[in-house]
Amino acid sequence: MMKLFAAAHRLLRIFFILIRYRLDDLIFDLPMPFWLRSMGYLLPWRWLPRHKSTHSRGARLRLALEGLGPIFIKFGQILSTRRDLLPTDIADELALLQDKVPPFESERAVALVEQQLDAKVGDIFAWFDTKPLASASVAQVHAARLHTGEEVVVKVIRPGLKSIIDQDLAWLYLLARIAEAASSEARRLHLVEVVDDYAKTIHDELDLLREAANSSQLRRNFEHSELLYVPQVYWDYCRPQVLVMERIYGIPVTDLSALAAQNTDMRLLAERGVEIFFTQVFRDSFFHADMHPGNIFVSTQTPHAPQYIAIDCGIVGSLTPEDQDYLARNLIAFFKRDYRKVAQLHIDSGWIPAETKVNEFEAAIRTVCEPIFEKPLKDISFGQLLLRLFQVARRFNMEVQPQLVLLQKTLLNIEGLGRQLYPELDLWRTGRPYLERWMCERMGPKHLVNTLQVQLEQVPRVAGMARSLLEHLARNAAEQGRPAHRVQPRSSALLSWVGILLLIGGSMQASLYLEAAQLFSLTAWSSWLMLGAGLCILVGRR
Ligand SMILES: Nc1ncnc2c1ncn2[C@@H]1O[C@H](COP(=O)(O)OP(=O)(O)OP(=O)(O)O)[C@@H](O)[C@H]1O
Repeated sequence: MMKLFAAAHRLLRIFFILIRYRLDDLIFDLPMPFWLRSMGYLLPWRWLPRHKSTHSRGARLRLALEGLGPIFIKFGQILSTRRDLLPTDIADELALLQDKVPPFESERAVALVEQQLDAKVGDIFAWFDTKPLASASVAQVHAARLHTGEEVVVKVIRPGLKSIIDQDLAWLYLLARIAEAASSEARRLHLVEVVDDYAKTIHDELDLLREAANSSQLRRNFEHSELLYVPQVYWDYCRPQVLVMERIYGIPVTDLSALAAQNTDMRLLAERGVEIFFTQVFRDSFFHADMHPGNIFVSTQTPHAPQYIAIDCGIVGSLTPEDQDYLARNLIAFFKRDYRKVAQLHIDSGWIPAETKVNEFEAAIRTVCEPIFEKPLKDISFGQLLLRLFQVARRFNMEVQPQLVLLQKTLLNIEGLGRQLYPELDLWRTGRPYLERWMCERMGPKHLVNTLQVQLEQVPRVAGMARSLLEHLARNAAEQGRPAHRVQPRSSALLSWVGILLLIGGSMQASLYLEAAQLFSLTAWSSWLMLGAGLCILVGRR
């Protein structure tokens, strides 16, 4: 009964806020069937004289989401990063959403810590600051000190958040479904899919063990690195709703005057940001995907300063080797303005349906990308380029690739941040060596051996299949009274399978190499590689 009452109360609130900010006008402005639009005139308040709102449609949407509370605010923040779906004026306005949430009482934080760790706060910590260090929509952070002397922070999930999220998500789904049923524009925006994405993200953020594990992994990936420091997680004190980690002291990356006061080399700092991104994406295939400025600090006191410090690893992205491969090839094809290749890669990778007309897709990509390439290379935004590509690909029914959306969003963040620190930052020149190195590794002898090893591991399976096929053919031949000697001997079949596998491996290496070689200047080292790839094909063919 209470639940029903709460749900009805929430529905009324949503309804009033929608009306207050004239979102009904916005909804009925969407393309929709005539009969549905006529229903709008059945709503009594739409007959009343209403003065025109002074706010733009984006501002009204932002104000409404702010009025609906933290879960809707966070949804708006996530929506603002989906520039592949939203009109720019709305995305810009949603990016201004701030989740300034009042802190919850420290007694509740202490009670939750004690319940989760099954011990008194005084027994766990030598000191626990009851005044929160920071408070956001999902969690609150308190400073503390362990009995062993380490300074830590304790992140605690807002009590009772799960049920609020579930209820708000249910309303969000309902609103998205209604919008999709009513309007083709809403269907084009894939609203239900966006809510799905959000539901996953917000549920992930509720599990602090997940965040702790991501932090540990990122810390390990950058151990002894002069580029990035990730605070240590104290696993003994981590639970699903409590995370204890090393306290860091750094300058917020947006505090340009504090960075300047420390004589920070801004160019180096900006370039290191790009280097971290490429290293995470191509070397580790594990990237921090919530790189908003509030989560990035700079240490100017270490011997290798400036060094980045990253916190809040709740959202991370990861690419499969195939995605890495297609991404690298796409970037290379892009910078060669080989739009045909970009289109073909999208189809080969399965990102867009196989029946897509390559010519049409190619023409659409050319139309949006040519103006971008009018600019000097240093002014081109990688993030914008990917974004434009996704927008086009969407029109050609590209399936949402959450890992690529995360990547594109992170790239935009990194670029924005880098250019804020050092406006002359040339992303392509800075990022190219990492892409080049990765390509070389992919084509290097070690990778070739690995590829062949993987392919050779398949030989017994393939040989087994070949054997069953031969036996089947022999049986058939015997049944039909034909002589069995027409069937190939077993060993020769096996050899031809190995040959085919080698050929495929060799050609794959060579084609990837040739793409890279056309883009990057040919060095002596890479010429040897090319020769190797050629030999590989020859060996394969024999
Ligand atoms: N290890 C740390 N050392 C020092 N301060 C920290 C640390 N971790 C978090 N903080 C402080 O707490 C704030 C909030 O932390 P965090 O970003 O992890 O929380 P959140 O609830 O996920 O916030 P949001 O979702 O808005 O990013 C940070 O901006 C920072 O000021």
